Amino acid sequence: MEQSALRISKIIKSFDGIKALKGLSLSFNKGEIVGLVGSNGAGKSTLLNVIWGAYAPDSGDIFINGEQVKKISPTKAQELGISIIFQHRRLMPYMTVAENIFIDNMPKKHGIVDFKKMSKDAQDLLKMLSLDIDSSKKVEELSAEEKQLVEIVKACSKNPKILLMDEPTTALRQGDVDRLFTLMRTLKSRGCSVVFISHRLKEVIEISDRISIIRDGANVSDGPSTQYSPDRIVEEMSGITATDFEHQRDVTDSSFSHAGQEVLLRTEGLKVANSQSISFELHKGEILGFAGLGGSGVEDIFESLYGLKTKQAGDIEIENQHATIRSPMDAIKHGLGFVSEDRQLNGEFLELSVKDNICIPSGQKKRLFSMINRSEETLAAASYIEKLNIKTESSQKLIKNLSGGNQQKAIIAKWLQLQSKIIIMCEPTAGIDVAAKSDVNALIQQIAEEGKGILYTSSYITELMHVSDRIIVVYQGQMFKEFSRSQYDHNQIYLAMNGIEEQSGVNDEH
Ligand SMILES: Nc1ncnc2c1ncn2[C@@H]1O[C@H](COP(=O)(O)OP(=O)(O)OP(=O)(O)O)[C@@H](O)[C@H]1O
Repeated sequence: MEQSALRISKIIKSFDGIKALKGLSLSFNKGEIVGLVGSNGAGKSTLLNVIWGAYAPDSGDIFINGEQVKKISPTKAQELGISIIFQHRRLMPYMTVAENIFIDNMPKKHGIVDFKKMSKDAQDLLKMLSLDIDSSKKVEELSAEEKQLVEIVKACSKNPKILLMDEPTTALRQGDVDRLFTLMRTLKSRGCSVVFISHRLKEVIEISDRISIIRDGANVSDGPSTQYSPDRIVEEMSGITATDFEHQRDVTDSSFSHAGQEVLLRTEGLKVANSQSISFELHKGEILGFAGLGGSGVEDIFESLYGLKTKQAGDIEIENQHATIRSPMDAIKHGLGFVSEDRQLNGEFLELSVKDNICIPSGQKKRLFSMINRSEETLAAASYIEKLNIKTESSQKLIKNLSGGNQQKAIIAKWLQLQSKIIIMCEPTAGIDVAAKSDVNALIQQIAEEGKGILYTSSYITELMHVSDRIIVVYQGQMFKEFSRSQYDHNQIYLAMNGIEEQSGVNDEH
């Protein structure tokens, strides 16, 4: 029997008592590409972090080439030939491409860095991988795609025996994905094993020799990729069958619609970054959900509506009036608010109190007309703290000392205080615990019921279905499909996010 290049057995890993990995096992052979798939939060990144030595498992065993590795650390992993490409880029923006590629092992001559050799080696490597990137350019000057490719080149420069790739294609266009796949096949032919994580099902099936599916930190199935279709993968990932959905439809209120309500926001042929022809209406009291994989364009659409990204074409109407939005200030003037997982984009002032975070922007607005009444602000803040159930001992407490969920509620309070009519929610519950998530989502539903229009996106399809009244799926920058509440079906939404239309009889296959 062929010896596994890497075998992990019964790995358990908990965070604050919550088990992210529940006895997970995985093994792969030399020169094998394994596609690791699972829904958001299934434990894929945690598993890679254990293999790479960044997280110590609570229990379980790791074997490399048949030998048990007792304690693995990032340094040890590197010595053993394990390289990782992160989901979030970790390049140094002010350093050159060459310096970034060789940051861990810069070539030296007489004890000092040999910049000439480093630059040549980097250029040779880029050429070998058919990448037209100047190695002397600073990373900050590169496009998002080029940065991702440099990250990949950096991992390859170490001649890895095992390459771990966590969603490497998210920022890549099709041509770059093809180049990445060529590179992966070259590495494979040299005996390198690759673990490839992606939510893009067609890609996983195309590039992997074997597919391993995990759900809730446990193994579900594993086998040659030829045995898997996107439908089978989605069903096994979610653990939900078509029959479950038939049952769910019976209990869903299919008559729920905002179609007759006043239109708060209308976009016509919006084009921003790689997204185009984005036309939709958001009604009063409606939560309009947007679904899309990373890089699909949902974020671009949301950020352009809030003036964070420039739209290249199309029209935006707010309450039937044309609106020019070139900056967040324009958006705020038109009655838009923005809540994201990113505190900076949220306009959150970490060193200020909860009260100031809720009231400062409206204070600025008022300042134009009158003196700010500080006691009025204190009263307003107190009333929002009570209404939104923000857990803080006092409105004077610094917002940074609140839990993530309560910080998000304070940001929502800011937009309510500003009397925003439309609030754009971009992953508003990312990174907060389960109880806080449901609290924030209940609040979002409450403010919609009070007449706000909400644009909402979450990577978690179940959460998106729970919160939204309607879901538009965006695939490769285009509006691909719309689901009304009565049509909600977790697996069909995930397939649509992959550009796959509903297929009849898919569930009869297995
Ligand atoms: N550093 C951490 N601290 C606390 N909890 C964590 C940490 N890292 C991961 N988790 C939790 O562990 C679980 C698994 O997360 P993980 O990031 O591994 O999932 P994933 O399958 O990679 O998801 P995604 O596809 O969204 O990247 C989740 O519930 C997550 O919230």
